[in-house]
Order: sequence, then structure tokens, then C-alpha cells
Amino acid sequence: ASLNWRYQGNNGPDQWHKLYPIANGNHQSPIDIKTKEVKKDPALGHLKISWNLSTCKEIVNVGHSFHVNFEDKDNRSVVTGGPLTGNYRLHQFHFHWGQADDQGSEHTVDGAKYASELHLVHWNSDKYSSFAEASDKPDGLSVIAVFLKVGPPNEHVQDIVKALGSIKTKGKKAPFTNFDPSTLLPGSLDYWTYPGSLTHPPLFESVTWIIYKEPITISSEQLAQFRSLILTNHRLPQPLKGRQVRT
Ligand SMILES: Cc1cc(C)cc(S(N)(=O)=O)c1
Ligand SMILES: [Zn+2]
Repeated sequence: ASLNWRYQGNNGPDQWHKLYPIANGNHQSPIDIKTKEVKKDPALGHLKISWNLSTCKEIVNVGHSFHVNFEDKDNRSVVTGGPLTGNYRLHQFHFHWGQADDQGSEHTVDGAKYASELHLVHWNSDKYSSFAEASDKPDGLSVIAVFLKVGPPNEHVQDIVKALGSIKTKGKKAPFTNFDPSTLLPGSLDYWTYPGSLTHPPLFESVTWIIYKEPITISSEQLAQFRSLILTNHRLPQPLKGRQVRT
């Protein structure tokens, strides 16, 4: 599909509102997380993640990024608990990065940018029958985000980097099976959560964001491999508009 939006140049993020007016909405993502304004919510429990590596299916070059897609026809890979009501089924994961190592994450923490950000996208399979149906509902989606800081090479990211060689052009896809996304989670499971949106068009305000506080690492060379597909694909933080970030 020829995209009518870009991350750079004429149809860049500042122009997205012309075709997608929700870009100027009240629940847009990403945001800057101001840690002093975060509210402790004792009612928030731990996230319960049960991803089954048998559901990992393929890796696809979608032009502005690459996606690792999961089979989501049953509840083999789900997350529940924390801020969520019911089961959310794992649909795909992808990363965001920048043109240099000093930027690239979408969310920021007290103004600090990480080099990259992993998004594990889930949809509410208790209430809806597909990702597409759930994608524009206020309780439709949940995205688990993990920050990546520059450091030693990440052996699990390396499995993904190796697969990029077979999807060099937009629209190409390759089998990518038996990858366990829980290998991309940090040691500490402390998280922030807030109501937000998809971070590129159609920008639906349908996402319960769950952002782990502790980053994992990625090396400069691995980031350079991401950039060999697309130079940059991160949106800058959007106004909080009175929303509360909880932990
Ligand atoms: C448009 C869009 C689709 C999907 C599945 C995920 C996102 S994000 N970057 O908010 O996780 C955006
Ligand atoms: Zn994303």
C-alpha cells in the first residue's frame, strides 16, 4: 500500500493532522514521562504475560519499519493483569529507532531519549474478534513498550537482525518461527501505564500503554542494521492533555 505519510520530509509528523485530524487529539502517543508527576496506584498488580513461541510466524518489511507477526487465532499468547481487564492477544512486535544513537525512542523519560523502543502489540480478544476490529476501540489495544539503550550486542535482537537480510525491500516477508519475545523483557517488571494512541497513522486513541522502566541493550552495529531498512521511524512526544501516568 503506498503510504500517504512519512517520518521525514513533506508528509512528515507535523503534516499528519491534515489527513488524520486525530493527530491533534487529547490522547496521543508517545509522551514524555515526567517521573515526578507519575501517580503510584496500589490497585495496579503485576502484568501476567504468557507468550507461546509456537505463535511466532514471520518477519515483514512494511516500508516504514519491519514487523514480527504472530498467529493470533487463539489465546496461546496473551497478556492480562496490571491495568488490563481481561485477555489481550499478542499480534505483532516492532521497533522504533532514529538516525543516530542519541535518539530513536518514542516515549522519553524526563526528556531523556533512548536509542530505540520495542512495541509488543496486543488486542482485546475478550471483547473483539480481530486486531482490525479492536484497533479503533478505547479498550481495544495494549502495547507493551521496552526501551533499548546502546551497549553490548543483544543476542536475542541479533536473531532478528540476521533475518533482516531476507526482507531488504518493502513488502518482502520471510518465515520467522519459534522466537520467544520474553527474551526481550528487562529483569525488573516495574512499569508505567497511561491511555494513549497508535504512534503513526491512523493514530487511533485505542491503546493502553504499558512501558517497562528498565531498558535492555542493543549495540550500535545492530542499530545500524535497522537503519539499513529505514533511516528513522520515531514520532516525537505529544501533549499530555491532563492524562495521568500511573505506576
Ligand atoms: C499504526 C500502528 C499499528 C500498530 C499495530 C502499532 C502501532 S504502535 N507504534 O503505536 O505500536 C501503530
Ligand atoms: Zn510502535
